[in-house]
Amino acid sequence: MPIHTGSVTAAAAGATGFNAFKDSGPLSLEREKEVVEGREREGLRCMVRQYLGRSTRSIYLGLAFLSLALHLLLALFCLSVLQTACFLPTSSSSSSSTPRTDTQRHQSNTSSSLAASSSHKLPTSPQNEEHHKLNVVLHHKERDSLSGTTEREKKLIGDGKLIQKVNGRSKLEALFEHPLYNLPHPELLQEDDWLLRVKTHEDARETGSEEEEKEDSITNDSQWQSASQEEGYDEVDWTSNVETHPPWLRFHLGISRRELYNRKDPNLAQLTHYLATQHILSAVQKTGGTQLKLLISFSNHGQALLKPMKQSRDAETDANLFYFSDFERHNAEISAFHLDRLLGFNRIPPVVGRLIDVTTEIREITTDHRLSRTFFTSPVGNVCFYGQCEYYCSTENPVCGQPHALEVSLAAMLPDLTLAPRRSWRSPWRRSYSRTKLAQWEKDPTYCDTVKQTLPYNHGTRLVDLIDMAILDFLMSNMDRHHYETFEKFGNETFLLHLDNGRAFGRHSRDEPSILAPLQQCCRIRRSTLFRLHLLSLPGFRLSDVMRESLAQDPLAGVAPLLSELHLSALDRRLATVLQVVQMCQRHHKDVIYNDMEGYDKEYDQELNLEKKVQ
Ligand SMILES: Nc1ncnc2c1ncn2[C@@H]1O[C@H](COP(=O)(O)OP(=O)(O)OP(=O)(O)O)[C@@H](O)[C@H]1O
Ligand SMILES: [Mn+2]
Repeated sequence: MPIHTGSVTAAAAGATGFNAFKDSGPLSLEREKEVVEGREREGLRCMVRQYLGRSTRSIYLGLAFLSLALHLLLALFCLSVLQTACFLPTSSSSSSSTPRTDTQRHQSNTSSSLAASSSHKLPTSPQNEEHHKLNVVLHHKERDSLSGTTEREKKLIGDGKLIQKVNGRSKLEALFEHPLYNLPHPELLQEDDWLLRVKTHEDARETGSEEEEKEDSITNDSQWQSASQEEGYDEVDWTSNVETHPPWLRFHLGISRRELYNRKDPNLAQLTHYLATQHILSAVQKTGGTQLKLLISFSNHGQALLKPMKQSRDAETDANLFYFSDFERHNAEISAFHLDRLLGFNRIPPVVGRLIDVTTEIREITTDHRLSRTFFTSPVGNVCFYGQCEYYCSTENPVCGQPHALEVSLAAMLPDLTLAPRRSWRSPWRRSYSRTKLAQWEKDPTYCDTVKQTLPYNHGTRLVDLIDMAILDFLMSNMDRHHYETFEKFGNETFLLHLDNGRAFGRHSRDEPSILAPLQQCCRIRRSTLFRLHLLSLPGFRLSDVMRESLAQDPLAGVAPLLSELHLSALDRRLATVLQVVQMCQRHHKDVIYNDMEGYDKEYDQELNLEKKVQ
């Protein structure tokens, strides 16, 4: 700042001085007029001196104002940065260092609900390169200074709107403190309840080299290997001690049969911070799927799936477009993660927004020639690229920086398929993906009866899991759920991964009732899901309010709200529709509620005051 003030001062003084002397102009040389002219000159000099005196004073005054303004700006800027509930919880979770017998992996009570996705927010600013650079620098500097963010600062969100607090708690805090979000669960004691584990020394001695090879592949991410050499990557010195693990590894080690992450795990905040700030080492196109996406690698071997911003946040999908022609939205990926978490599902990998520099963080570092070939500068000077993919990868559909800054979503990558294979399941309610054909479920009102008798939907929680997913998709209007995945290791007794949410939140003015078909046709719902939906419909926890608050924690919320108010209120409207459908079901069917709350204590009833509503 002093440098700027200094240079501004010099420039201002120079410009004023130049004008003053120019005003004094050359005088005539005629002798007779010399005296007069001499007097005039004298007068002029006096005027110049006076003028200079005055102008010097005004320069000083101006400078004082300028410096005052700059300080004010700086203060405002700092305040806007400090608004985020941004802190890095201490890395010491109560996790056991031998996660195999780990029943306390996630039992940290140090993190508040806000910690779960808190990250650094960018100040409200045009997306230009200077701001971006500034932000990147800030990301690193804030790290320590913001670790003790105060309550007051936590209240401030987005565009300076205050989050309402009741009894000192925000709605989001109150929601996550509610018993429904802290239900007792049976402990996960079995080894096969956890996706991965760290091998202890004893294991290493007992087992043969085959398993060692497998372990080694943690660092040798073969499926996503880029053409680049391993240059720039940190040496791996992780041990069985969790303290030595980078956040992405802790995320992988925390995946259980029940959920993808534990909302209370302090590592979640570290992971989102990591994704939002870590230096990008490589960027290559990720194959598979239909739209352009990049695989990002970080120096400590972490990876993320990048989806770029392709359209403005408020653009409503053209009503004449089929859902399968819709572009993906980076903000939909981010918002879906938040919504899933608010519903208590925890089935979407953490996603965070980030403002990246297309030139230095993609173009200049990529070793993917198919990608680098597609870079160009647009007529208005923005750096654009389009990559190679099945659809929309053409000059007519470019991804463009402004001129270099680009908003993207970064999703934490799941463990490599060689370590943790996944099964992809075709959704029974999959759409036909044809302009003319209807899917079976659209023609047959008794379709669910068949599904209910078919494996794996005839057993365990699979059907109600699918209905949970339909509710999530209806709320965010995602028609693109053709498949879902599960981790092979957990067999059929596990949660469903809700991957690929890029086509959600396309239209706020319309709801798509057909997305709710699984609920409508099967008339079955988890008790815990229904209770939470009721809770989210109450004014004290209103879904749109907690969603607004949750999204405000994302770094990109500083640029603009991730979802417009219209999208937020659509969530409330759709939530009411879901509850109406359940009510209809209860009127006409028995056995609507799947009781997944065996350990549910009746003493919650009064507090929730929901039992009457849902019975
Ligand atoms: N966070 C993640 N970690 C690991 N793999 C992922 C992750 N997200 C998605 N994938 C995998 O990458 C594949 C493609 O991703 P995604 O579905 O988001 O792309 P897409 O182009 O939108 O696909 P589609 O066109 O089929 O809708 C997914 O099917 C999934 O298997
Ligand atoms: Mn997709």
